[in-house]
Amino acid sequence: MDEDVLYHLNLGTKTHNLPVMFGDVKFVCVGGSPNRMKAFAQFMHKELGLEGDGKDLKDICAGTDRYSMYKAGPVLSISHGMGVPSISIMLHELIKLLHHAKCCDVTIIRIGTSGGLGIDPGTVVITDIAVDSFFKARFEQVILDNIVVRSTELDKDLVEELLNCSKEIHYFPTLIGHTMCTYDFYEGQGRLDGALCSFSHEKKLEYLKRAYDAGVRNIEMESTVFAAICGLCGLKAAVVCVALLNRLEGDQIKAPHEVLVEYQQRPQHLISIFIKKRLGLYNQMELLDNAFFLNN
Ligand SMILES: O=P(O)(O)O[C@H]1O[C@H](CO)[C@@H](O)[C@H]1O
Ligand SMILES: O=c1cc[nH]c(=O)[nH]1
Repeated sequence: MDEDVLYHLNLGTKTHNLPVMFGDVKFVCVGGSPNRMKAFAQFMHKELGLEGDGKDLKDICAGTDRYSMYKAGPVLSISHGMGVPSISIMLHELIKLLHHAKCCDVTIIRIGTSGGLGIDPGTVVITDIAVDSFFKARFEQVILDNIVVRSTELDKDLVEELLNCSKEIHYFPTLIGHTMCTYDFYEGQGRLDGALCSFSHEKKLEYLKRAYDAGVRNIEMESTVFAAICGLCGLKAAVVCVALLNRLEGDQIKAPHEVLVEYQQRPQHLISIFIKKRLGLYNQMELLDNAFFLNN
């Protein structure tokens, strides 16, 4: 194309110098909420010791209210909204942006929240396989009038690298498990607290227990399409989500706001260690900091 308009990001090849703006990006972190992704960019700004006050980071997509995007050195932090269609649109435009900017060796990580399955609230799950509601490692996309099935395999080495990083953190548990991606938060995740309740409590628990037996440890709403698109485009991708509750114990998210805010920071803490290790910036001081967390 002579020109590529990245409509939902309010960026384009003729209106912006994408190689100058984004050419140094090595890590892309995505998550549902604009505020979370702003906070993550500010946190990374501080962690990477970048110049100036990270507090005044500007939303690069300010011209649109569809998505928010912030940059802290080689880290790009973008919100994707809720659900498969929303993240899918963002990923198409983000991946074209990375291409136009001539970025190379980019790792992309979804840092999200989820409903845990048989695990304590606050546990962080690193996804080994993203599965659909039938516990299958596939993403089905309707293209023209065909159902196209795509693989949802994630990078195995990245999963191990992230698990190793989690060993530096002692104030919350991290584990590897399958992540189930659904098209709905309520009935689609076997909840009985939505406006529609079309099944019994027994049926719900039977389904969730089958999911647990199939290896599912958390449930969210983007991982399969994220894994499929990133895999097909050759991007190394990972999904790291904190569990806000144990779905075997209930449907409502009742933890106080401050607790939920702290839970959301857990994947961010883990990914900051990963990024700093990759950049050769993780040192003995960090180990002392983590020991301080542990003892206080
Ligand atoms: O915390 P985020 O990244 O938004 O992800 C999870 O939270 C949303 C539902 O509350 C869904 O988008 C689900 O995938
Ligand atoms: O239960 C939950 C919690 C967060 N996000 C989800 O998709 N489900």
